[in-house]
Amino acid sequence: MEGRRVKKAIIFDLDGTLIDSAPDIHAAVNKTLAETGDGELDLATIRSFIGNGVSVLIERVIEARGLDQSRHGAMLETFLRHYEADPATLTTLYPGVEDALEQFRDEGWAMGVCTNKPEGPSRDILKAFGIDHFFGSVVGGDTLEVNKPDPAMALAVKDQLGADAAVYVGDSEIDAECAWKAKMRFALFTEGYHKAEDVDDIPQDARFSDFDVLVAIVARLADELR
Ligand SMILES: O=C(O)COP(=O)(O)O
Ligand SMILES: [Mg+2]
Repeated sequence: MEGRRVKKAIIFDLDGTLIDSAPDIHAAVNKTLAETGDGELDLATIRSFIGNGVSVLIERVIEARGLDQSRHGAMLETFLRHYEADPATLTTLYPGVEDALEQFRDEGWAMGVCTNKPEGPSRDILKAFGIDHFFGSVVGGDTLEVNKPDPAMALAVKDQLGADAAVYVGDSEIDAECAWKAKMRFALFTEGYHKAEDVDDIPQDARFSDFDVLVAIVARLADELR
């Protein structure tokens, strides 16, 4: 008797994986700092603060500007007001993302997004780039009680997609840990916002710097899925 076909999914991180969003996050941070005359931070600094969600981002901004953490709540609110008003103007899709998503869809993959960015702006950005229709699930930093690297986020995406197994594609140490804890194969996109000097230091099953090769990588990792 033929066994039931295993439904497989691909789970994508968002910031630094599908989109280069640091320029809009940077702009919203500097608009926030400007409102209270607290200076500004450069793009590379802000890029290095991305990955653990907006609350940690603002903590790091406050620390970098030598401000008081008691201002965190107000600054987070101001940041979100600016970011939600303008989340996609300076943001770009990484080259080859749309073609890869089309190919995965044509191959019948279920796809979802697992991001520490809040769900609202995440969905707005996917829509702004016309790629929202590819994803059967979007879990953001404020969707559950927990954030990545807690595996609950990736497992929620997998469940919402009705998948039995998944390959996780992300850009950072946080994604690597989340995928490992969720028992998913992990493909590392090396052009995003990781912290390690050497990408060999990030646990991974495969890595890529160009979305053109992701299709072949996912096919190989999927063969290992049960
Ligand atoms: O918003 C963040 O800090 C990170 O977002 P990501 O999980 O999509 O990389
Ligand atoms: Mg990321």
